[in-house]
Amino acid sequence: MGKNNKRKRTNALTQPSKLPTPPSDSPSSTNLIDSDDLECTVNVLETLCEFPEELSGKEMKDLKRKVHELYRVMAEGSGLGNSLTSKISTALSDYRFTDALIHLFEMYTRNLQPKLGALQRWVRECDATSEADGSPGDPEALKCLDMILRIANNSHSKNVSTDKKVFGTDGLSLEEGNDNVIQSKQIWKARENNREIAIWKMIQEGTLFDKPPPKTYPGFRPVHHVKAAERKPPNLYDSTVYGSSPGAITLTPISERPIPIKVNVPNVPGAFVILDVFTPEECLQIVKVAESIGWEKDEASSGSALNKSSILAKNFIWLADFEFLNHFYKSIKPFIPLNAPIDLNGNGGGKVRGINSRFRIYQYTENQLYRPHIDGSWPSAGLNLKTGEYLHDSSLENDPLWSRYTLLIYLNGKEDIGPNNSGCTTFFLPKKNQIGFMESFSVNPIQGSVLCFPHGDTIGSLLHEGSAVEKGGIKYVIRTDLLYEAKGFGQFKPPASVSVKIGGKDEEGLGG
Ligand SMILES: O=C(O)CCC(=O)C(=O)O
Ligand SMILES: [Fe+2]
Repeated sequence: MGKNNKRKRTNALTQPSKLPTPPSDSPSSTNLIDSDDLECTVNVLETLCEFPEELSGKEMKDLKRKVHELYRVMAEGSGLGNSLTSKISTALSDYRFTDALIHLFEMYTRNLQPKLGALQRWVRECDATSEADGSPGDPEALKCLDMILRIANNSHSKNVSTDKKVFGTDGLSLEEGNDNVIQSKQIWKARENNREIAIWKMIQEGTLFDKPPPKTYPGFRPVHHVKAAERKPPNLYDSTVYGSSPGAITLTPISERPIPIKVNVPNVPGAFVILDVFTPEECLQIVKVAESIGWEKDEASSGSALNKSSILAKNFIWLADFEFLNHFYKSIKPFIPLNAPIDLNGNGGGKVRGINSRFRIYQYTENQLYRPHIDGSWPSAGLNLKTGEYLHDSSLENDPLWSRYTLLIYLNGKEDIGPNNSGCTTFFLPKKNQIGFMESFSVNPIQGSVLCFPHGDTIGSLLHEGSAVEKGGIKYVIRTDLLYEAKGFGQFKPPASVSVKIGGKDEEGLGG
């Protein structure tokens, strides 16, 4: 992907002296373009205007680049499409990473702050996922990611040297140092020798359920269903939310559970792990629920992310009951930030109020991953107490709640998931004092532990991926969020730009 700067120009007609003219019945007015070719081109362009989703494939990238050049020639002097944000967006979605990097650098040096939605979209467009064998993603895309991160954190990464390896005398160079955009990799585990239940072994041996597996699961019922085409953005698969009743998951008695402890993730500001929030027995029950009711696939039916390289995990959406949430909140409360971080406009600070009851349980098998992204904020999902209707945002109008931290609950551990980087949650941070280079920090899943880190429209939101699960492994993880009071500061309605094109992973939220 994205080797545009190395592409050889083989076509002799790269410098036409005249621009193409619209088709006409008379022979072409130039000697360069045959009227049949022109008609055919116009037909293709018309079809693409009518069905823009056809543009999403990688096979379209040459066409998109050329159309962009044509647009630039035509727009010259007209002032069209010249906002820096839109230039970056189009360059990234056309895989023109060199162009994107130049515009990103301009944004960085001018200290301009894009909206969270733009940042999230750009990160997605880079799609710089590492390969299943652990090798890093496309180096040009990674350099763009590095610059996006520096823009996001502009306030504390200004004093950098303009390393000659990256910035040649005549501007940005992507030619040197390409292989090592990610310069170092830390793979970290909060604790060794954990007591864990190997769920994968039970599945393979057929001992997960007393046969046959239950068709429904006691204490769980569907509370909301959305047809594939009605999802936002439209998906290839339907989505169902299952609600639980108190007691649906049997909690281990207090006297038998270890006391949770907090460990900061080294080198990743704001990220920490809380160990022993759930016992292996509780994790096993949750996996059994999802395995017996069944997973849903997740793939956007259109949009630029459609044909990108990630293979997404399957998911099960669970609206957790208050008993389970109470236990969860009580266990983590001593360790979590009691106030929201400050957002990019200097607002923030609302009090922590609880955990989003909408849990997304993911099952990743071989090669499946969640490509690098920045998590977005979510509202507080729930049920209307009178009607039982599912509410995407159940908070009161005069007491809005929005999430500011991600919570990832690991339901199984490395014995199931595989060694090294397999199935880790990996953070990417710009390397201090060296533009164009990043460092990666991988967190190893530990069964029953919770990884917490800042997200959304705040300084300190972290770029991360769910790294690929290696051959023969399986990973189960829950994603939910910490909710904070949002009244009187920041935006607490989703900006339109963020509620679209989430790359198949989300719906109706702020992305990620
Ligand atoms: O699976 C993981 O480790 C990461 C998942 C994630 O980033 C998310 O759900 O937002
Ligand atoms: Fe995430």
